[in-house]
Order: sequence, then structure tokens, then C-alpha cells
Amino acid sequence: MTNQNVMVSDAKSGVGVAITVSMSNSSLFSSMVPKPPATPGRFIIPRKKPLKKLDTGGVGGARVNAWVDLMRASSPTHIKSTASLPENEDQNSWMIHHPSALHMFEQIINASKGKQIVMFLDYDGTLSPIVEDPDQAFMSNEMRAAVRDVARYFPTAIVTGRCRDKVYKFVKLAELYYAGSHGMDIKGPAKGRRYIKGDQRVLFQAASEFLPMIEEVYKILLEKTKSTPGAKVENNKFCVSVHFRCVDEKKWAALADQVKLVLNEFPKLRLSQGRKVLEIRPTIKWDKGKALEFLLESLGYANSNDVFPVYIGDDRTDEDAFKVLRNRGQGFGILVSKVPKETSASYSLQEPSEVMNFLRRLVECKRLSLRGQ
Ligand SMILES: O=P(O)(O)OC[C@H]1O[C@H](O[C@H]2O[C@H](CO)[C@@H](O)[C@H](O)[C@H]2O)[C@H](O)[C@@H](O)[C@@H]1O
Repeated sequence: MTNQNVMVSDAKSGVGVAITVSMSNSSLFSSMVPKPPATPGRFIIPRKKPLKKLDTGGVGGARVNAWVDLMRASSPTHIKSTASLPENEDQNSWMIHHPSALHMFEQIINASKGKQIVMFLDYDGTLSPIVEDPDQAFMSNEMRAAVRDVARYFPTAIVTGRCRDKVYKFVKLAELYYAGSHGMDIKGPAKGRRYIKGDQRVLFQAASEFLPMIEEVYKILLEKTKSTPGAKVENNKFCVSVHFRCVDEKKWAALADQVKLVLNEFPKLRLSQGRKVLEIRPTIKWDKGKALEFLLESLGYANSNDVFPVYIGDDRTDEDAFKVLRNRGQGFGILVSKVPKETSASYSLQEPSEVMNFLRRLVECKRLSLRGQ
């Protein structure tokens, strides 16, 4: 096994980005993006409209208003909200297109028969309930036990916007893969690798060049947002989160403006949005979807038809992974949401407690099949 520095070109800036890879086979990179399979997966439901992107153009009234609209839509608190929903689509028709993964459990199991399930789990809003203070987003012991059981039977990864070390402190399971900073910081399990066909000591940091820049922008944002009561800036190592969950809605436009002004000085960083949070990250073409592909490849499933990846997440940033699964025609995505949202996921679950039930049922099913029942 060797550590390798690999240069990839940043599509937006054209700047080379050094990647340090610790693995036994550098050919991993040559086929990083899998080709779509010849036959499409049975769970594909065509998306109606492209997802809106956050406008990071110049500062102006209309643009800032558009930001604030997106900020409002980023974590709707009212069940009837249709802020991010395509026109004329109500809750019922949304549920027809994105049925409950619990209700469809038998069909899901049938579709996965003879294939290796690989489980990808987002953290906030998926394994832990959304709370006001990001430092208090603990997962329950019951959820931890469910994830531990899943990892006994299926390779399992946590894919999160959070810093990898921080999410590990919440999850505390050494047998999992962890992809922190929206997949820009990937580490393989410290123990229990019996399902891994490929490299077992994966370590991949797609944006290490950006560390000093992220540190700098974090400090500036910390200072600039001090004047906004409730704003919280979180350093997620390869990205920065500016939380506005506890900021008075009247101040959102000013906060968005502040962040945007800072980012104007950092053209190699971009902005995306999560649940009541503005996410600042490198412009490199790397996201949770790429992390999913990377992990499948590391597990030895790059060109395999015998794999069934399942990705469960609640956030806009999880859409990149849902899209990858649609394009591969393998497995499916499950969106955790109580309200209809535009998504590339195939199924839905309402909240983390349903995620836990789904995970438990998977384990139960696997145990029964191993006993030959
Ligand atoms: O990819 P994820 O695991 O979903 O992480 C995305 C962001 O999650 C966290 O923020 C979110 O959860 C907080 C705690 O419940 C909540 O207060 C906040 O409003 C949510 O946006 C985390 O703090 C961020 O750094 C992550 O980027």
C-alpha cells in the first residue's frame, strides 16, 4: 500500500488540485465514474424539474431575495409547505412517486436478492433528529445499535457534511466507513472488514489543498457574523457551515449578503444550501455522489452488477448521491422528509425513527435468510 499524490483539474477554475490517496491500487481513479448500466433500474422515476441552484452571482436586491426564498425553503417547518415542490404536485401524488420504504419493504428486499446491499447513511436529520444546536445533535443508543447491526451484515458508510472526527464522536462505531465534509474526507473502518473485497485501508481527501483557505474563510465568517444574533459558524475541516436556524428571519437577507460578500473574495469556494444552513466548500467536482462511487469502487464493486447500494438522507446535498444511484440504475435513494420535496430519491421515510425501523427490518430479514427461513 502506498500514499499517492494525484492531481486532478478543478473544472471551474482549471486549477490543479492535489489529492493524497492511501490505497493499494491507483487504477481506482481511471474508472472513478461508473458508466450507466445497459438496463435501467426498476426504481427509476423521472424527475420533473431541475433542482434550483443557489445564485452566487453579484449582490443585488432580487438575487438576495431569491436567496432568502431558498433559505425559507431549506427546512420547511409546516407540513403543508410546497416551497420546493414542483407545481400541481400535492402530498398524495408525491407519496405515490416516493412511497414509504417501510411500506415497500418486501419489494425492496426482492429487488436486492442475490446482491450485496451496501448502506450509505447521512447523519443529521437521518440518524439524529434536527435540533437547534449542531453540537447537541446526538443519536440515540437505539439508533446506534441499529446501525451497528446493519454494519454486521452490510458494508456501511456515514456520508455527512460534518467534519469526519466530529461525526465519529457522535456515531462511535469503528466498523463503519466515514465520509466527512460532504465526502471530501473519507476513511475506512478501523475494525470488522469481512465484507470488503477491495482495499481495506481507504483514506481519501479530495480537497487537502483547500485546508488553509477554508481555515481563513472560517475565521473571517466567524468575525463578520458576530453581529448577527443566533448565527453560528461551524468549521467542518474541508467546508464551513453558516447556520441560520436561530437567526431572526428578518435578518436572513443581511446574513446571506454578508456571506456572499466574503465569498466574492474566494472564487475557488462555492456556496450550497442545507437545512437552515449555508455551506461553503471548494469548487472541486466532488460531492456525496462522488464519495458514494469512490466507496463502491474501494469495496470492489466498481463494475459489478451484484451490488445494491442504498442511500438514506434528508438534505439537498444528499441529492448528488441519489442522482448517482439513478444514473447507475443500481439500488436506490430514500429521502427522509415529512413534507413533499423535489428529489431524485425513489422512496421516502418520514423521520429518523422510521430510518431506525427500516434498518432493523433489514437486519431481521438478513438474519432470517441466513437461518434459511
Ligand atoms: O450531511 P449531514 O450529516 O446532514 O450534515 C449537514 C449539516 O448538518 C448539521 O446541520 C444540520 O443539523 C443541525 C443539528 O440538528 C441543525 O441545527 C442545522 O440547522 C442543520 O443544518 C451540521 O451542523 C452541519 O455542519 C452539516 O453541514
